Amino acid sequence: MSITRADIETRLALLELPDGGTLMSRDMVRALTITGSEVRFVIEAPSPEMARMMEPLRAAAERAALTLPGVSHASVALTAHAAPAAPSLKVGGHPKGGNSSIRPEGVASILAVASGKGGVGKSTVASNLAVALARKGRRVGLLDADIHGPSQPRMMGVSARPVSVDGQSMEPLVAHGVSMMSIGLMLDPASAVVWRGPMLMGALQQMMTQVTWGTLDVLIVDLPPGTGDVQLTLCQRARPDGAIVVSTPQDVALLDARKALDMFRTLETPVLGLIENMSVFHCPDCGHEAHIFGHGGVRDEAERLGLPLLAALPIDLETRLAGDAGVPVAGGGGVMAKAYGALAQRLIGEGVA
Ligand SMILES: Nc1ncnc2c1ncn2[C@@H]1O[C@H](COP(=O)(O)OP(=O)(O)OP(=O)(O)O)[C@@H](O)[C@H]1O
Repeated sequence: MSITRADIETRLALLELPDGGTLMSRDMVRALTITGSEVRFVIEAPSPEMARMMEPLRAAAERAALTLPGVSHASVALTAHAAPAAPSLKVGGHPKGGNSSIRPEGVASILAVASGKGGVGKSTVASNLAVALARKGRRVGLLDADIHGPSQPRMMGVSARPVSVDGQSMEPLVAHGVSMMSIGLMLDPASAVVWRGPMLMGALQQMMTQVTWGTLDVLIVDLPPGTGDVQLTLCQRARPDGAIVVSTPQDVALLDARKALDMFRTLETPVLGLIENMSVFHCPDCGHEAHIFGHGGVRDEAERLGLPLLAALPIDLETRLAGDAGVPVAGGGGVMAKAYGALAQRLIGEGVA
């Protein structure tokens, strides 16, 4: 039985907002698509504060779509309009306060997602882990600290410029149940960031201390690749509760991952484990397994160091497409969503998320 837009809208017209009206009467439903038995749409809240309160409504909208005959999968994302024009904070000043803490007060746990080398999937893991944790009911923040190559705005499907209502603090944007902030939202995406170390550290400090993160169970920090000033500042001044190192099984990536692990050891940040990304490619036509970036290298390294291998994630077209589309694969219903769900559950079980 084919599903129609009208069927879905009828169900959504029954869902009431905390401050009156329904999702339909308040005109909040965007980008409704029906592909076979799969339904996807976005709820656009009028402000980040409203979006934070609307997570139960988002879940209810997903359930409402699923009750329609013929719907096998429903994915509903929550985004927010930024509040209307107020001056944005200037970013990129020098850090202040010597070595004082930059850990936001209401944040219970900070997890750093790191890699030695660029392009191994660190940002993909960070966004999907954040979404998977939010799906499990955790209050999650995602800070894109990859200042030279911020990719979270694209991966989380957010492009609004964050604003400051009081000229002192910035509101995070909310997408897929996650509060997020990225330097990429504050700078011209086409211009290169040509900053020396102190400005990078200043930008990190601002994103930690001048964003109204509120009360969070976990703040995931997507670090730049390598072992530079941003990593040093985060570890020394925010004292992360744990670091996760992402690598491909390829020798060059592993070599750099070892440097990242060594850095965390030196800075006394506990390493929770390693993630092998792009570990295998399953050919969709013939089922053949190809180890494009080598085989088992991260597993062996984890064993050698006595660290857990937290996940081995395959090369997966849906992961790449979903990342490019701004709708992380962890929000869906496929095998990768299950894999990220299991990773999230494990971290919750360990009391770090
Ligand atoms: N398991 C995967 N399967 C397929 N594509 C993937 C996978 N993981 C990541 N990718 C894709 O690889 C590219 C690089 O990923 P990503 O940006 O997450 O890497 P990164 O380590 O954060 O890189 P950088 O540090 O340079 O920002 C992206 O296009 C992403 O969609």
